Amino acid sequence: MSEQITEQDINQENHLLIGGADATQLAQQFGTPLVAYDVSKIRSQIKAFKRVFEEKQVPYAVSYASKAFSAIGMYEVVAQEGGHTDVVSGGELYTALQANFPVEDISFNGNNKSYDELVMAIDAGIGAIIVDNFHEIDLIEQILSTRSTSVNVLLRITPGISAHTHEFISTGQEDSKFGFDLKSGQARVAFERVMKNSKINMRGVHAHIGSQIFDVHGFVAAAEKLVDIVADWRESFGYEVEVINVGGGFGIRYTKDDTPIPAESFVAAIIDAVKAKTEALNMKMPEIWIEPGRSVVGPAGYSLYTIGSRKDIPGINAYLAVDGGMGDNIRPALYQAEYEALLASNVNAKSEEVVRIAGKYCESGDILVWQQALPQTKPGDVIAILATGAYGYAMASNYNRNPKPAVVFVEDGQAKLVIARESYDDLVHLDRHYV
Ligand SMILES: Cc1ncc(COP(=O)(O)O)c(C=O)c1O
Ligand SMILES: N[C@@H](CCCC[NH3+])C(=O)O
Repeated sequence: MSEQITEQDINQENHLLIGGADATQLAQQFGTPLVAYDVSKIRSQIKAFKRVFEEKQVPYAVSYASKAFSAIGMYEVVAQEGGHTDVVSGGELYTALQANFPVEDISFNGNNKSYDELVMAIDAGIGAIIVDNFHEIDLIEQILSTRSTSVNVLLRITPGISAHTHEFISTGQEDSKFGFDLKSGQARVAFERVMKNSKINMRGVHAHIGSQIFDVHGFVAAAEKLVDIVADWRESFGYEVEVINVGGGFGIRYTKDDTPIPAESFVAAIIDAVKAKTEALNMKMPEIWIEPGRSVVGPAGYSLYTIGSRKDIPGINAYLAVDGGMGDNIRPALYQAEYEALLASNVNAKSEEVVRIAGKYCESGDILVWQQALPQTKPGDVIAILATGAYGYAMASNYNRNPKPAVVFVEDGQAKLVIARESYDDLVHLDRHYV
């Protein structure tokens, strides 16, 4: 049995429970592929982050990075828990606003925000824009010049720290497309420009060093670097920083080979580092903002699939094909990401064979799990892949014109649809006849 599963996750019939509901019944009721979230896990992770700040008596924002999973229902849960949220597109912002998410608790990241996206954010009264580059400053100034409003900003800095993670999801090293470069002095130039504009309220600095990081040192180094930068600006310009935002990136467990520390422990180390450094420099303790995405929704999400065909290549491999794949979870194909799967109807059964769990897409690389020990299965059985809640549905596509799955939130045994399954009609909805 997967170490991610405890006795509480299994019912008397030996079926997997998700949020207290029988996974096989969820599959029956809502169909597969299905993404099911145990909402209590989402809530308790946000609470755990908040608790660290409160125990250490540091002003904070736990700003859920909604790129990991954006949906109206998700923003509602985050708001209920007193979290803030970060968006990276007009679409995410629109969804958050549709959820009535408090706009002053929304921040906006991204390396190429369009004029229209910035107008939307500014006119909605966004909490903060995390400014990435000089072009963006031009656009913000242009927009504000025709308005009487002002806007809060943080400057995103590339701290020159390369976190130990997959190359495509590491963002803090010098050669990154994100943020103002430190070494060449870009960050300081950006700061001076922003300070000159009375409608731009320079609240602080931001860095995000990457994702799925297990080592706390990169975060501590980045946090200390941010304090050094603002200490320098205080020295030169008398600037007092209000916010230090250290981004997200706290690693989670996907398989037994992953042994992360609890996500909130990263935060404790970051707070201690900022406290020590600001005290040493005789600075006021700023607010600390974090932007966790994966750690909030990853472990809470399960992908349920129905097994269909099987291909045995004697002496080489057995492929079990399921009714989803890279269209609802591109991470294995994109990052060689690994997951664990289990048979939802017999969680504790003894493993009898090692199989590859293949998707249904027309790509040889569409393999969801490369090696999984499972009991004997048959067509119609339901497989659950664990910890798929982050960047799974969020990165879903309609490749091969497969409809996107449904998403349900489950809590206290009750399941509620938060994103309906796409229909074939939805798929052709935007098509126009040519002939
Ligand atoms: C700016 C920013 N903040 C937060 C996150 C969330 O990261 P994670 O999901 O790894 O916590 C990301 C994505 O890596 C990001 O780019
Ligand atoms: N999509 C990536 C993480 C991207 C992080 C975005 N800043 C993943 O699945 O791991």
